Amino acid sequence: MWEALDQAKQSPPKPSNYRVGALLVDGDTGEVMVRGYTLELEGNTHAEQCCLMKAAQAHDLPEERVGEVLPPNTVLYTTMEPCSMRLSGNLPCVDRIIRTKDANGKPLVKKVYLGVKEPEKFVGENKGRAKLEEHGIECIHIPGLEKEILEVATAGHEK
Ligand SMILES: Nc1nc(=O)c(N)c(NC[C@H](O)[C@H](O)[C@H](O)COP(=O)(O)O)[nH]1
Ligand SMILES: [Zn+2]
Repeated sequence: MWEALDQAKQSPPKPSNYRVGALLVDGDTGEVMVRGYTLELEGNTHAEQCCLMKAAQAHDLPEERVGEVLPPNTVLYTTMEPCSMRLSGNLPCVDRIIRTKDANGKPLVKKVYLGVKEPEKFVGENKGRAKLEEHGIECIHIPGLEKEILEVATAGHEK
């Protein structure tokens, strides 16, 4: 989770979102395959979205087909739980994760390790984890970095 936090620190502070870092990791080897952070790619992009887009772009594929080129036991580390609703109206990361299938037609991402739940500042309670679990994607909270993660995430917010 430290490495995901390092990614979040690269995100430009903004009052209307959180600075989040994410990694796509090979669940069998532990190798970090893709790193990403909020607003890394142009447009109003989220960290998890950037990971999926970067991996897809590296293989000239659209984001939703990235499961064709990543190992079936792919896991996601994200400092903040994936969004299930976005004020901008963009496709939430929970939906992006669920729609990305592996070669066997199952969701590519098998586990989501998250550092903190999303605070209820922008969209009320984030119900994304239940939706991920419904699709067989296990969500696991990794405790211990909550303070640092939230400090980084809200750095662009008015004090
Ligand atoms: N997990 C996660 N990764 C991110 O990279 C990010 N920025 C958020 N932030 C969640 C927050 O709810 C939304 O940022 C606001 O709802 C505004 O929505 P936009 O980001 O403008 O689409 N959450
Ligand atoms: Zn998101």
